Amino acid sequence: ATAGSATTLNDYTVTQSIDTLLTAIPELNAVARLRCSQVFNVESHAITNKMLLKLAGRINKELSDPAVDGVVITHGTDTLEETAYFLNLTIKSHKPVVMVGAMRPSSALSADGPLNLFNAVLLAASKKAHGHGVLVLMNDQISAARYTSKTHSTQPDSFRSHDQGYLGQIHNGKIHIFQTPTTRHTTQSEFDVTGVKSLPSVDIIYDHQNAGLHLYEASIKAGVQGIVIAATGNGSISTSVKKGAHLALKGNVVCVRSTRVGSGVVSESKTDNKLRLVSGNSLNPQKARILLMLALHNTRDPQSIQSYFDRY
Ligand SMILES: NC(=O)C[C@H](N)C(=O)O
Repeated sequence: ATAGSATTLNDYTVTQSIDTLLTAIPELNAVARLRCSQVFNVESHAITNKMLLKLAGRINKELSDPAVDGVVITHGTDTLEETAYFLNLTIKSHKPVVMVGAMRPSSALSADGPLNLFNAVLLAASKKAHGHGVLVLMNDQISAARYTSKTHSTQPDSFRSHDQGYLGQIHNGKIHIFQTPTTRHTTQSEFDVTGVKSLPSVDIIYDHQNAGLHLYEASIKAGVQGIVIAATGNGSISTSVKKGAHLALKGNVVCVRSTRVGSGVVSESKTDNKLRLVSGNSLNPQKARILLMLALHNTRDPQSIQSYFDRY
């Protein structure tokens, strides 16, 4: 993306094709033989379920080619964690898939995109990146798709995994891996989207003081199959959550209790059974939505869905 001047860090537009990005970094040629294609060229808030399905299908196809060692996806940072987690659950290969973005426009002073992209290609070309699930490379840090989130609106170190930490680092072209994720992904995942054309509709409803029932009513009326509740604190079952969950239960809509606080595990609660609520583990609401869509594609049973949330 480019903005009006070198000191303008917002109000940018998506202007550059992937070819332009790559030719701006000739150093990449020493790292890998690159074959590139522009699957979409949009801001990341414009990514739809259909696009996710298309992207997963395309990556699975590329990785099944023995000539391909790994894939790099350039993506806007705003919803990068959602795409990364979706791919983490639906890619069927040990080969690296590395997602990368930039917090600053390419026209900015100290633009972070070029080094991020260089490092992402380095990582995708490396055997060290095999078998860790989908990776996110930002600001020299290697993160697991399951754990990392955008945590700052503007700064280059925005992507963090508060509780689980980074998987590794790249410095001066050297890759250091410290740990590997323990949740299921890629080749061990039970989710298969081959030939799938659409995903169940899932909304996120944010809880807050004085919250009403109308958003639940509207969602259920619109025909959603699942609702992720961005609840307060440790996924508290407030009056609005309780009423919303009752309404959802009557409409055969599965509700997941996640938290709006940004980190931490949501504990299972005694009330969950009565309301058939699923606790969202350590997934933030936007990632819980991704898992709930895939889970609902396989089953409508809250207990089975809870077991997915425990393992993925
Ligand atoms: N800097 C960015 O990557 C944000 C951009 N608006 C996006 O598409 O997500």
